[in-house]
Parts: sequence; C-alpha cells; structure tokens
Amino acid sequence: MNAVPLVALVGNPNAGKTALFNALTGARQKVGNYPGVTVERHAGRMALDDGRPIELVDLPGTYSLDPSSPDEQVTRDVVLGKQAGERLPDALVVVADASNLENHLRFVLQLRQLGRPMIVALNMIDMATRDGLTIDADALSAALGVPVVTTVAVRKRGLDDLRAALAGVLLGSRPAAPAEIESDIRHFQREARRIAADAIVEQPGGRAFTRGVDRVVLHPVAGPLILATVMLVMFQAVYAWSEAPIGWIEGLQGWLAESAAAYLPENFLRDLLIEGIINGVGSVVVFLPQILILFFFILLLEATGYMVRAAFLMDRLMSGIGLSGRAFIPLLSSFACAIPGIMAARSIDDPRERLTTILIAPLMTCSARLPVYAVLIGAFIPAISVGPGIGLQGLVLFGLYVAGILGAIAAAFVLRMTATRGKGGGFMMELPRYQLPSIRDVLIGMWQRAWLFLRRAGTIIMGVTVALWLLASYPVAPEGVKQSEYSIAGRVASGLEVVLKPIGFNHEMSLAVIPAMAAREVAVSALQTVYSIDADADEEGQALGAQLAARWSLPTALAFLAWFVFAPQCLSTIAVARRETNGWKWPIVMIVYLFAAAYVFAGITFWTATALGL
Ligand SMILES: Nc1nc2c(ncn2[C@@H]2O[C@H](COP(=O)(O)OP(=O)(O)OP(=O)(O)O)[C@@H](O)[C@H]2O)c(=O)[nH]1
Ligand SMILES: [Mg+2]
Repeated sequence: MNAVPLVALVGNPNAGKTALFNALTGARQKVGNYPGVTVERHAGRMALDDGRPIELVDLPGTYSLDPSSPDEQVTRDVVLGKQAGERLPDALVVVADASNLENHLRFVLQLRQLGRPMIVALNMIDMATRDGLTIDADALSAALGVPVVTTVAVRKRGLDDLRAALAGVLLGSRPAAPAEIESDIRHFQREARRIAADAIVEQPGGRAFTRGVDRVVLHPVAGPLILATVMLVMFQAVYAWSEAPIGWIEGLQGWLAESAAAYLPENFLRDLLIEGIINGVGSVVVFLPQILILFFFILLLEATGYMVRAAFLMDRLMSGIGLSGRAFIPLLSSFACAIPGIMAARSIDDPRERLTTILIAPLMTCSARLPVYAVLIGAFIPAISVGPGIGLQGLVLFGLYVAGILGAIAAAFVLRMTATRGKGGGFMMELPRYQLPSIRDVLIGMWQRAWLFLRRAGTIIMGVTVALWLLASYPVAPEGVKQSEYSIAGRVASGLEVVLKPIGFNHEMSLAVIPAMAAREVAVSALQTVYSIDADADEEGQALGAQLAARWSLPTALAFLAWFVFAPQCLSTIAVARRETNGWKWPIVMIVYLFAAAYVFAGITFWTATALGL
C-alpha cells in the first residue's frame, strides 16, 4: 500500500468519536455532551505503534446509513466512498457507547454489512462500570465477527489496543460479508438486542443518577425555574466576577498609552499607535474577562449534559412557533457566535426548519455584542442592587439577551407562517447522561475562545480601527471645526446620519455602525477612536464609558443597544448563511429583515424613552 491508509470514525451521535479522534491525533476538535456537536468531517494524522502514519477522519454522528439531515449525509458519503474528492476509507472504527450498547449496536450491524475492514471501539467503558454494567468484549467480538476494543477516550485509555487492532485489520483481515444484505431496520434491532443480551454479563438498573436528576430538572414547574436561575446567575457573574480583571487590563492599557506618549516623538505614528491601536483596540480587549466568564458557563452547560435538557424544556415553547427543540442547540451555540450556530443547523433534518433556524440565528446574542452592550451598560446603568444578589447591570444584560430571544421567536413565527411554512418536526433527541465536566476540557475551551478573540482583536478589529483612524484623521480640519466631522469618515457618517437621526442616532454612532459591519466590536473601538481624535487636553485618556455618559442622552444609548440586538452587523455571518443555503436569496432576506427590525426597534426604543422623559 503506497498511500497513507484512510480510517474513518463513525458511530451514533455522542458516542465519543471526537474525543477519540482528539486522543489519537492530538487535535482539539470540539467535544460536547450532546448529540450533533460535529457537523462536518475533520481529518488528522495518527501513527501506528510501528510508526506507520494513518489519516484519520472524524465524522458527524448518525444513527444509520439512511441520512435524514445534511450532516448525516456527509457521514454516509464518506463511509461509502461517495464523497467527492475522497477515497473509500481503508477501515472503519465504529465507536459505540458501552452503556447504551443495544442502541449503538444497530448501526454497528448495518455497517458490518458493508464488508469493510472494521473494528468496534467500545467507548465510555468507565461510565458503564459506574453504572455497574459488565460487558464481555470477547463475546461481543465473537458475535460480531470483528475486533472489539474497550476505550475511555477522555482518559486516553485503550488507545494502544485500538492501534494494535487497527494495524491488524489494515493488514487484511476483514469481516465475512453476510450472504444477504439486510435493509430492514427491525432486523438490526432484533439482532442488536440479542447480541447485547449475550455480551452483557451484568446489568443493574443503571442511569439511576441521571434519572434522579432529570426528575427535578425536567419537572414542568421546577425545570423552567432552574433554567431561568442558571441563566440569571450566568449574567450576574459576567459583571460580578469581571471587575478586577477588567481593572488589570485597563491598567495595562493606560500604562502602555502613557509610556508611548512619554517616549515617542510627537508625530503621525505616535498618534496612530495611541489613539488607534492602544486606545481603540484596547477598548475592545478590555472585555476579554466578561467573554471568558460567559464561555465558562456555556462550556459547563455543554459538558455536563444540561444543554440538551434546556432544549427539551424549550421544546414545547418552540413548537408553538413551528420549531422543535432540535433548533435550540444551534441557537444556543449562536450565543458564542452565529457562525458555528448556523453550521450546527446541519443537524436539523427538516429543510424548512433548518432554514428558519439559520435565518434567526443572528438574533441570538453573540459574544461580539458583549463589548458593545457592556460599554453602554457600564456608562448608563448604575451599578446598584435591585434584590438579593441581583445587580441592575446584570439584569439589563440579561434583558438584552431576552430581547434577542424574543425577536428570534417573533421572526421564526412570521417565517413559519410565510416563507418557510410547514409543520415542525418532533423533538427526537437522546438525553445524554450527566457527566462531571473535565476541568482540562473547560480550560482548553476557554483558552481557545480567548485566543480566537485576541486574534480577532489583533487582525480584523485592529485593521478596521486603524483604517477608520486614518479616514477620521484626514483631511485635517481647520481651526474651530470638529475633526470627526470634517474628515472623510465624518462626511460619510453625515450622509448616513440623515437616515439614522430619526431613531436617535448621533453623528458618532452613524460613524461607528459602518466599520462595525466587519465585526460588531469595532463599534466600541470606533467610538473610542473618534473621541480620542476629537479629545481636548482635559478629556485625553478618559475612559470611553465616561465620555459616553457625558455626551449621550439615555434614550440615544438605549436606541443604540436596541439596534445591536437586531442589526446583522457581521459580514462573516452573511457569508456563512450564503454557503449553507447555497445562494444569495436567503442571506438577502436575512439582511433586509434584520436591518428593518433594527431600525424599527431602535426607533421605538428612542421615542418611548424620550416620551417617558428618561
Ligand atoms: N466518561 C466518559 N466520557 C466520554 C468518553 N468519551 C467521550 N466522552 C464524553 O462524551 C461526550 C461526547 O463526546 P464527543 O466526542 O463529543 O462525541 P461524538 O461522538 O463526537 O458526538 P457527535 O459529534 O455529536 O456525533 C463528551 O461530553 C465527552 O467528554 C469516555 O470514554 N468516557
Ligand atoms: Mg463529534
């Protein structure tokens, strides 16, 4: 064999394929305790014990070779060698959850019919043991006619055996292809039950813990209360825990700006460095602690298995608007960023429901909005307590998230009545066992988010901010004229201001929303940059929040917040929506309805707040 052998990881959702992939290749693909984490193929390199390289592909989980959703289609095509530009895998590693053997065996049996070299990785054997389940792997191997290796992917256990077994099957032993091809799912069901019963040596009640917890967490009254409490705690923590680290970053930023001012000669570069980069980009980076706290919670929810329960609780509510709880997970991941959220919609089988989910995903409050919200809340909402442990700032932040969700519900409702009319699918999702989150995984997840955010700050946010600084600094205004109005950027903003003035936007806001199309956070750095450029000597170095509080009225600030709840201020999201819907039609629908909603709601907010005399 010349080419590097290709091995594919397949199996039911949430079996631990990606965990195994990461353990074998050293990759850091996303792992989570809910079905549908992986929605596209990922390839990596691993080596057998004799050093021979292998190309390993991780695939989306699927229950059978009859795909019902776009992500499952990928798996089927790769396994059957029908994927364009990809070889037929030389061997399959079928990952099965040992504590859910009967269900997972069905797919193993269907795959065995292909007559391809394969091994079964009986994963999560630790969980099976915890449940008091004992499985005879040799008996299972004999019954299936393929090698069976027990593994604990998250603890890297069983990998040596797996590599040895893989070396064996790659050398040529393959399962005897059955005489007749079965396609009746009930046949697999019966076979799976029989083989599982033979292989399981001991099986007590099992899953007692998970069932006990679920009795409370899924309770019709207690369940939603718990969910609301979890969310509230999360938003309180974003404020309560971030104060000190934000102070450190601000301290560092101030020190950098002062040092640059003290040591660099007064020229163009010094202004660019201080006003554009240190203050501009710094005004965004300051929010790193809050973003990390938010992700800490999201990662915990994903890893423990609570996420799917939340989806389950939301299902009834969502079916009212023609979506199932299935859509909840892509929507929840959109809290991080709409891009993975829109991609996660691949796990939804009903095409109309999937499209609806894609179209409303940008309404979920992504982490790029957090800096915008946080700076305005910090400037305009007093940090007072409104109840035991409940601060007003956290409550307002929670309210903005809720506003996005309500907007999404309304949009889904309208879409399901019109453009994507149709019946919603039912909620069919396995409830995974509760797991203790691995601290390492949570830390890696947070590190990845931090890195992603800082990279964004150092590239796109910095690039756009510097470009804006240039456009806002030139041509130099004559004495007595405001630089931010005289400059190129200022003149463009004046044009836009005509449209935005009725909803309470001022000149700086009009100036900030254009570059913020590249990335929402730029709205913050743009405002900071404009104020730095215009600053009098006594305002120089003032924090952005203080400047906003001094210059904007409360209705104006609220209108800006309302705008950011709805406005599709993100080119990458639009690009991904185009890719996922294969055309421009739906992204354009998305842009139009979101901008219209942003305009209308910012206007309503402004006029209501003004009428109330705020
Ligand atoms: N206790 C235990 N947990 C595991 C093991 N392998 C994976 N997990 C956990 O099981 C969950 C699912 O793991 P993933 O690797 O994301 O599963 P997957 O098969 O890739 O799932 P999809 O991508 O959704 O198809 C995660 O919470 C993992 O941490 C294991 O051997 N033991
Ligand atoms: Mg996966």
